[in-house]
Amino acid sequence: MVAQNRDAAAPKAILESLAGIRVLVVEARYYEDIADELLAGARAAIEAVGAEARVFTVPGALEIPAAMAILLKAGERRGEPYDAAVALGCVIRGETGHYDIVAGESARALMDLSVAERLPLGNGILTVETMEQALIRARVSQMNKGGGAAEAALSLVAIKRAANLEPTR
Ligand SMILES: Nc1c(NC[C@H](O)[C@H](O)[C@H](O)CO)[nH]c(=O)[nH]c1=O
Ligand SMILES: CC(=O)[C@@H](O)COP(=O)(O)O
Repeated sequence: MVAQNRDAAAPKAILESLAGIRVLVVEARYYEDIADELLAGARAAIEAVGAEARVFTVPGALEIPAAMAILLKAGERRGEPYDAAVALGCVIRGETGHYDIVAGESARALMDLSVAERLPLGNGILTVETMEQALIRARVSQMNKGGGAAEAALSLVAIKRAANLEPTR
């Protein structure tokens, strides 16, 4: 397996400056065991910098973008806007073309939401061929993709702050 550059995340000092930020986590629990690992990894990464995770669950990956948009707006209206968001899920190819819809449309919608709203977003939706591939990528003790998605979102918060687009708290 090709080595992956995990150093792309923001330096530890910057991540540690993110204490107290609010992170919206929307998880699809289509595969419970996978979801457990992804969420554990994401929670650990968020709490490691002293940030707060607020977790919401939807049936499948296709529901994540709409749920995220709804919850982001609700947070704004409550006067408790989210600083970042993380999507967690697992899409495993079956017998039909539905995989392409679920995998492609959820990713596309999340990218559109992130860019349009300048939303620091990490996409931890696995798109794989087999359960074995999913387990290796989900497990915190192995590839920890949930943690990676959360770290990506946190790194974007740091960039947004450095760009002075977000008042430092
Ligand atoms: N096959 C997978 C799905 N399919 C369900 C869709 O995400 C959606 O809930 C349904 O089409 C109703 O709108 N979802 C996953 O998260 N993972 C899959 O492998
Ligand atoms: C990703 C999916 O929607 C897929 O798991 C559904 O399986 P199938 O294509 O066999 O209906």
